[in-house]
Amino acid sequence: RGRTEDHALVKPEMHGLTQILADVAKDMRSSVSRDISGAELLHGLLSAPWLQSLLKVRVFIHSFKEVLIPTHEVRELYCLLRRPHVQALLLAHDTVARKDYDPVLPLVPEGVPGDEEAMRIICLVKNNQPLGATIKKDEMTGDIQVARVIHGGLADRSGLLHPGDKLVEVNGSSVEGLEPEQVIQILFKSQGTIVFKLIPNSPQPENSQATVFLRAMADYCPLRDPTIPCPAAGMAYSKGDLLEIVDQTDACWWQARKLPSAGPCAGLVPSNSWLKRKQREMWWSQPSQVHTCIRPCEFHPDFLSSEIQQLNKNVLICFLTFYPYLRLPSDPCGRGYVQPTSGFRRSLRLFRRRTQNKRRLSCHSCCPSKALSSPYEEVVRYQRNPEDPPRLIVLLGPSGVGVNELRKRLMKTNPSTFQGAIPHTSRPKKSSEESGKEYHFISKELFEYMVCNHRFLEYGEFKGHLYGTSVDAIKEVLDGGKICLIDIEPHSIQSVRTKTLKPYFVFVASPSLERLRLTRRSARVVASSHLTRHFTDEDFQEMQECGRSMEARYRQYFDSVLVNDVLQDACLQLYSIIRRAQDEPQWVPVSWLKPVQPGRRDVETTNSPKV
Ligand SMILES: Nc1ncnc2c1ncn2[C@@H]1O[C@H](COP(=O)(O)OP(=O)(O)OP(=O)(O)O)[C@@H](O)[C@H]1O
Repeated sequence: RGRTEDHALVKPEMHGLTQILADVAKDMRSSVSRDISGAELLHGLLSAPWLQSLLKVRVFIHSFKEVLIPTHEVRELYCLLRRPHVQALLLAHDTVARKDYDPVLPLVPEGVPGDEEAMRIICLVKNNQPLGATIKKDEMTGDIQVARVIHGGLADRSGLLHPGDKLVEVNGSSVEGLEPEQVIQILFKSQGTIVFKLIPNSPQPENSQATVFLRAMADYCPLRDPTIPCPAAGMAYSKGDLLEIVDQTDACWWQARKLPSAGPCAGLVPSNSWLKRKQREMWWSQPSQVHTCIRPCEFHPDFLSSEIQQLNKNVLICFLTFYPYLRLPSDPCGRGYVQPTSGFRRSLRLFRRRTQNKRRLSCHSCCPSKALSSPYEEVVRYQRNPEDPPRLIVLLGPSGVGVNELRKRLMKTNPSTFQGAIPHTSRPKKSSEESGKEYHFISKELFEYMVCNHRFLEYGEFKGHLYGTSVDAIKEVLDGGKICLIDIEPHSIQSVRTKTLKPYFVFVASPSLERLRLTRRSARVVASSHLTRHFTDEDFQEMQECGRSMEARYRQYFDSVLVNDVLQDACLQLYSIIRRAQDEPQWVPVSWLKPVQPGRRDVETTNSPKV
């Protein structure tokens, strides 16, 4: 359509011009025949096809100019875009897009010697945010240097300060001969804009190490650590916290962020090797005494903190709380026997409790060297493959909190999803019992043989008979595609934490004393083999005390904490926790996903017995 219209529009004028050109060319022909000088050249020119085409283009352009009269909207838009603030906005946009932030600096004055050290002048506006850099004094030269730039902090994000940069002046005053603390004081007193003059360090190597995720296996408080170079830059963490290690350039002090990350700024945490060294020193000097000689370190102004070089090798680290098994305080959790409920295996807690002290001395998880070995545990996100066996669900909690009740309820309401592991026992089978139903009935000799071959996660003795939960009984449930629900005593955590079972630990915590009184009004505890009674306030207090003690000691292993307040709600919450554990990515020890090294086998995966 457009083409037809175009033709219609341009035809009359084009015709006119073409005609004129044709007439001129015709006149020229007569001049050519009269042999007038140059006429032939001019004739050739006027008859050239390209001239014809040029003429057509010109006619087209002319006709369009007349047709496209700008509308009101077009004119308005044009005016808007020409306004100075819109122009400035577009300019700012282009500058940001090009990342063209460098200021336009005046030329270096003539006569400056070429070998003069390059200086950098940094102008910062003081506000409430910490700068995220520390300074120290070079022991050899006495220079004040930038010691550390905290990952994600203001200094790091600005890209203006780097470790090793030498500080020359602050607000026009030389820092030569000053101590770091004096420089901090100058900065502390300064208001508004602060100008630093620096001699930049040679370019730093990029931190090429990949980010590592660790689970803290101990508590750490920088303000109670006399060895930290800068307490103000330190980051406190508790057992079980997830840490993203963003910088490992320093062998002793890493930079880490706590997950889920609250902000971009990292903090200083002791490296694995540094902690281990300090642990060893502490262990060998005073194995079970928690040091109280901790001197809280000075808190420096956040703006720029001084690194205190006080790495006194004789100072013992005082911030790790160890619980060497050989010196444990008496366990507050010992309580009465609970009768088995028909159809379900009762918890093995009583047998565990009675034999706890005896086993503690021989248990492999009680070895001090093992307790010392891992201040951090490397973890990765793990998503269970739908074809893989389900993860083992392990419930823990103080006696009487309702671990067994929750376990039983889940199995009763979802028998096709959940199942317990059938325990082994050396006690004689009753006439009403069937082996492999309530228990696997085996001889004492076989039981002991299985113990020697690490076939039990937990075992104990009750009234002269042995009872235990075997790895194979759990694997049987998992391999059958059901979720195995077990409850254990916390000291067995280490033997359950294997790559084959990939356990998920749920700590069942008690609610407040008031809620316990309210919710357990009609609940009964077993006082002896034949007697049940109501809970007393003493029971509740004991339960809470035991729960606190368990949390303090084993929190680092808990994947979830469930408060058992209203039973029905707790059941639903436990169900959704378990579903998430099976279906959503979770943090697990990196060793669970590594292939087994040749020559090493997971204890529970080997079937060859020890002879
Ligand atoms: N949320 C709750 N509300 C009311 N009663 C509860 C609740 N949870 C558990 N109970 C009751 O408390 C009593 C103790 O529970 P349970 O036997 O499950 O404790 P437990 O943690 O397994 O302790 P133990 O290992 O000593 O047997 C039971 O009578 C149970 O029905």
